[in-house]
Amino acid sequence: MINIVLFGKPGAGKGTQAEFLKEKYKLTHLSTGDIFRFNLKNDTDLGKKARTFMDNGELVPCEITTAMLIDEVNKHPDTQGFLFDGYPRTLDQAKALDQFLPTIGSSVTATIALEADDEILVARLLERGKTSGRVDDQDEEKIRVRYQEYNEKTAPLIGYYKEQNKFYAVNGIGTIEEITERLTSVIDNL
Ligand SMILES: Nc1ncnc2c1ncn2[C@@H]1O[C@H](COP(=O)(O)OP(=O)(O)O)[C@@H](O)[C@H]1O
Repeated sequence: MINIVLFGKPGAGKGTQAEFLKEKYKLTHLSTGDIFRFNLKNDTDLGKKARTFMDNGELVPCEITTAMLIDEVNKHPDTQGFLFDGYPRTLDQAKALDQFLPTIGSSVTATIALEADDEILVARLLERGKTSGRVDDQDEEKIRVRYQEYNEKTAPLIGYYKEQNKFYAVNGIGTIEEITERLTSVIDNL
């Protein structure tokens, strides 16, 4: 089983690249953002709990997110591996994943970051907000909160995975194909 964590700031292109990678490597793509949005749209109990945090650009509390992620993983007992997109986003989540995966006989294989400058990313998000209908993409203030969340809570994961020799970074600026190429060359050499 191969488990890849796709890592990057909001707007870095994780979702776009995940679409290609999941096909190429036959991985189960788990995007916590997409799962939350599905629950919001269907107004489930989980959606009700997550809505205020998401709409404000804040992270949803760890217990809620981790329980949801474990549920999703357990729905795919026969998969060849997972492509985690948007999880883990805090040290607690990374530790939770490192505790959980061994219970299904597995572990994180590699974490790959898509890197890009903040100005480029904010412009991308505002552009996406014009058509995506995502409340959190339409307002610069909320985007700013997401970057603050990233810097405070998610960036420390880089050190966490570097210590385990599992951290790889690729340049996230270029055409979609160029970036897919960079990612596949990392994965093919794992
Ligand atoms: N691992 C997570 N932990 C906590 N909250 C999360 C997590 N993943 C997604 N969310 C919530 O969903 C929102 C949207 O997630 P996502 O689509 O991955 O965002 P982005 O475009 O900012 O990378 C986040 O701002 C947060 O509220």
